Amino acid sequence: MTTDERAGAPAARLSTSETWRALYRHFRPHRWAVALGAAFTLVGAASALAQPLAAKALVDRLGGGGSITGILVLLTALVVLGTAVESVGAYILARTAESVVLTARRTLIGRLLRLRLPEMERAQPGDLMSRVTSDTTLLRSVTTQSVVSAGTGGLSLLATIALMGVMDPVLLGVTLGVIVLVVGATALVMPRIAQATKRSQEAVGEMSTVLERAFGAFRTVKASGAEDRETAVVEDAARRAWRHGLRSAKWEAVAWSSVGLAVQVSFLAVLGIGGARVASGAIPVSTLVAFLLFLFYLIEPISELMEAATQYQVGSAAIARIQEAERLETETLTAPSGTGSGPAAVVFEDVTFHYRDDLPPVHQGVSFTVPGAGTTAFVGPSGAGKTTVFGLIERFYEATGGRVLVDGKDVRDWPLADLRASIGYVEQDAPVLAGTLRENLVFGAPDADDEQITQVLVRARLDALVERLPDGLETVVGHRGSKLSGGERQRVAIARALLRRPRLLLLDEATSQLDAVNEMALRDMVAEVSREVTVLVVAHRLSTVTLADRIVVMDAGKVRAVGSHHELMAADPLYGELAATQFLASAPRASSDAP
Ligand SMILES: Nc1ncnc2c1ncn2[C@@H]1O[C@H](COP(=O)(O)OP(=O)(O)OP(=O)(O)O)[C@@H](O)[C@H]1O
Repeated sequence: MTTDERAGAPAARLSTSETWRALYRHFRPHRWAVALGAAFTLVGAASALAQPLAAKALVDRLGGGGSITGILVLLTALVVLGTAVESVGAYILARTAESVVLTARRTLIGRLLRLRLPEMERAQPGDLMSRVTSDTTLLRSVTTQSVVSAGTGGLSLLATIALMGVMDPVLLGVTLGVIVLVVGATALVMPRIAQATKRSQEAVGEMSTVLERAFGAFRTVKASGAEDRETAVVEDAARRAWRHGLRSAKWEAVAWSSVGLAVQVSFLAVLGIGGARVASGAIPVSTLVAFLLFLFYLIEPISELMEAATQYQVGSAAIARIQEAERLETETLTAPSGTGSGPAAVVFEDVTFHYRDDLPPVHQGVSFTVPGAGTTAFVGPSGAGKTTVFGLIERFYEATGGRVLVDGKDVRDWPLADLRASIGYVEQDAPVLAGTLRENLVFGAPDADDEQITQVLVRARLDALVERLPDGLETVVGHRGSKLSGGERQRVAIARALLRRPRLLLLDEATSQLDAVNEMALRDMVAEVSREVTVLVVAHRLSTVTLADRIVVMDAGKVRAVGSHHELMAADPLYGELAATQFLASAPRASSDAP
């Protein structure tokens, strides 16, 4: 798969056979319900077809002077029964259509949250969201109504044509001639509907992408005075969706008006030629009446076929986009089966790694050993590859060469769920999710009880904050935890990681400054935790580094040196330089971040 085919890039068009296969996959689980709905619809259509025959009998009976009561009752019964059966069929089909949408959404949602990280990074989250919400909606009619309409419309059309042929082959010839001509010409516009719909859906995806970007950095948008510019970008995508929507509507209108045109021209032709045939005595007047009624009934199957064709065009665009999202690579996650016990050891053996084939290597033969327990700090200039170490341990990415071992076992041999259940991970920007404080804490450990939560709160120095808040643990923290300070967010993220009772804690220290109280609290907490848990910390503060049992100095994807603070101060000039500048620059100072 090329980059262009990824979600977020313009959708590749599926071939007709691929579209049909994908359509069948969505349709298959519901085939019996669709068959039942189709059967009801067919019975309804058959009763409608019988009506002109009853009408012909009625006219003949009137001409012959007989009683028409029985035929009238039959005609009424046919109309009522036909309508009732048809509406039950319509309900079954509508219900099935909703189920098709639900199944497609569940499949997509199940896959999207399990996407491999590199796939997620290539895709646009907003566009992926629109595939789950908007494109699946378009699937609604194509998988059921369209399939059924094609079937029932086709059968009714054949039956109507057969009956018309029995009545008068000459008039049938006239009718078919006109219809084939007009409807055939409109078939040419069908691909344009699909194309316009695809463009419109792509524009909807772009709208979601830009909105997602703006909402995700709302303060930055405001602080940068970018409201108007971002609004203009979303509006531009909205206008494109509108323009392509209009284009699709235009071609659909052309297609539909041609159905009306075909029937009306046929009606006039049949009236003229049929009238002449009645006058010449070739057919009785009742045949002409019945034929004209059949012509009237012909509108429905032709409309159904047209509806099936237009919906197929609209749906095929959506199917292509859904199919693309379904093809993105996912991780295989099984239920955790056991994580081992005690602090975990970590070894990197000559690890090489690059994020993408076209990007330069980020790790070039990284080797280090971290025994169980204690704190290991990773330091080095920005971009040295420190955070990447954590991504490889969590197996968010796979090493291109060498081995990453946790407890002596290659991470590729660990069941993924067990590996991640052993690890507590605190990202650099310490994400806090919308919801309550409690929801955030138990996010990684849904079964944690109140006692465990209290212990973790004390350990993460959050107990005073929770006591101060009027709603305590039930306090709503806002989108991305916007109602908490930076230091509080970091401690919530640490508490969340600790509540998982990890054997290995990966702490990507925030680059932002913490005040003296917070900094010391963090340092004490790490020291405390590292007695029972192996702690790996990407360190940006001297206070964290000096406390570490060992320090790994990284530079440009390589390990330069490993040792204690004092050893490295004496032996490694880069470390000395970093300690003198970067770390010392973040020495304790007062700020408003204190709890
Ligand atoms: N997901 C990604 N896709 C592509 N390149 C990436 C990705 N993440 C990081 N990089 C690149 O890999 C290199 C190493 O990144 P990494 O985050 O490991 O550095 P770091 O040492 O942790 O830096 P910092 O101290 O600034 O956080 C950087 O050049 C970065 O631009």
